[in-house]
Parts: sequence; C-alpha cells; structure tokens
Amino acid sequence: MTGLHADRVVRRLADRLVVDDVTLTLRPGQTVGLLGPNGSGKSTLLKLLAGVLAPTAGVVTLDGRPLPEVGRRATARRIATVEQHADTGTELTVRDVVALGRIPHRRAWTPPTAADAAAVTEALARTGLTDRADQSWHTLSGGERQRAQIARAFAQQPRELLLDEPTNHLDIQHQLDLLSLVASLPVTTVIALHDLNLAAMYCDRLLVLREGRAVAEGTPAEVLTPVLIEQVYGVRAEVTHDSGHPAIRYLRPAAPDELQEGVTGDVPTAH
Ligand SMILES: Nc1ncnc2c1ncn2[C@@H]1O[C@H](COP(=O)(O)OP(=O)(O)OP(=O)(O)O)[C@@H](O)[C@H]1O
Repeated sequence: MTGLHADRVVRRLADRLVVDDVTLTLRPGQTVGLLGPNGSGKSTLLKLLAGVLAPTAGVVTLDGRPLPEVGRRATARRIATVEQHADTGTELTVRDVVALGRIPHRRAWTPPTAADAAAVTEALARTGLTDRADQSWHTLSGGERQRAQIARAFAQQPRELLLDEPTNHLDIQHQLDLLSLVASLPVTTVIALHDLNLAAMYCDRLLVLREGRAVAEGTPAEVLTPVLIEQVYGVRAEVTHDSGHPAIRYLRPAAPDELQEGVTGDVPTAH
C-alpha cells in the first residue's frame, strides 16, 4: 500500500485510551480534515502518523513499511509536520527557520545546495513571507510565526504534510489563503481543524474523533450533518448545501432563563 496508513492504532496514556482503534488510509494528494472536540485525540493521532509517538497497538506504515523500519531520516524526508505551538529557542531569522526544513535532505557538514536555496525561496514566496525573510523570528506576530512554520514545512518538499490547527492566530484572509494553498499542493495532507465551515470548504474527506475513537469518516457532505454535530460537539446547528459544500450555522443554546420558562411552560408571546 502506497502512502501513509494507520491501521487500528491505539495510544494509551496513564490508563486512558487517548487514541482508540483508529484506521486511516490517505489517498495521494487528498486533504483530510481531522475534527473533534478538545482532547479527542487529534494531536496524538497526528503524532502517531508522524512517527513522533509510537502506537501502543496497531501500526502506521509508509508505502507498506512500518515507520520504525523506514527510519527517522527517511521519514523526515517524506513527512513534514506543523505543530500547534511551534517555537524556536535561538536567535534565528525567518529564512533560517524556513531553511530548517531542508535538514533531512542535506548531507552532514555540507553547505546548502542551489536546490536547498530555491526550495527556501519558493516556500517564503508561497506563504507571503519574502519581505520578512531577514527579520528576526522573535519579532514576528503570532500569525507570521505560524506562516513561517508552514513555510518551513513546504521547504521540506514533503509528500505528506501533517498540520495541527494551522489557522490558529491567523486573520480570516490568511486562514483562507493558507487552506487554499494547502489544498492546492500536490501533497497528501492531514489537517486538524476546529472550524467546521473551513473543513467543509477545503477538505476532500473528514475523520471525526470523539474520546479517541473514530465516529465518522467520509466526504464533508456525508459527515457534517446536524445529528453528528450535536452528538459530537453537543451543539445544535443547521446545515445547508447551496454552495456546493456544507455550510454550518450554529444555533444559540437557550439561555438559563429561557430554559426555566421552557420547564414551566410559560412561553413568552409577541405583543
Ligand atoms: N502526555 C500525556 N499524558 C497524559 N495525558 C495526555 C498526554 N498528552 C495528551 N494527553 C491527553 O490526551 C487527550 C488527547 O489529547 P490531544 O492533544 O491529542 O487532543 P486534541 O484533540 O488535539 O485536543 P485539542 O483540540 O484541545 O488540541 C487529552 O485528554 C490530553 O489531556
């Protein structure tokens, strides 16, 4: 089997199954959204897919071979990750941070090649950071840091890209730009998202986790139903399909006094 595949993976942490028997097959070039409430296991599943964490049971394979057999360096040439709170401790420029993405491709103790430089230049351009290349990382805004981490991942020229809530900190224009860019890349992408509307707009398929278990998998139209949203998030919503993909409108929960009125049957009337 080509590409990245998780087969019945389990991750146990302190007597809890944080990821519980999840299977995920990624078709080349697809963008797969990982959804689920806080603590449902999205980040942990991404770490299992990246080989950063080892599954307690089950296996993650790359082109049919288990990740430990593939090896760290070969895995790093294929799979790029962008974490939720990526940071860098030293005094680096934006270009330096993006160039970190080239490390898996470089031979030890050799200077960067023309191909390394070209990949960094292209990654900066695609993420709109060319003008910031020589700025110190520490002086960037939260959203610019996020884009710089994404540029680092692009510079890695991966075939698989794993992103953990990459739109955090971004203004709406940059959220849309980033997801358009990710969806247009010829790479297989798994992206943990909280925004169901953005997931519906940009993902080919969705996997929904609840308490570590996969509770739904399919196209956005198949997965994002009012029933699923209520079951998984405890939120009532209306879903329309006028724009070619599901559009979700959340319904306000009843305020405590409205609930009280509901209980007593004392429904207010319009005058
Ligand atoms: N090292 C750890 N030790 C114990 N529990 C952990 C550890 N790491 C994660 N967990 C727990 O595992 C569960 C899943 O965490 P995870 O970060 O994968 O969820 P998530 O779906 O990405 O959440 P969020 O949307 O809030 O980012 C959480 O309840 C978390 O507290």
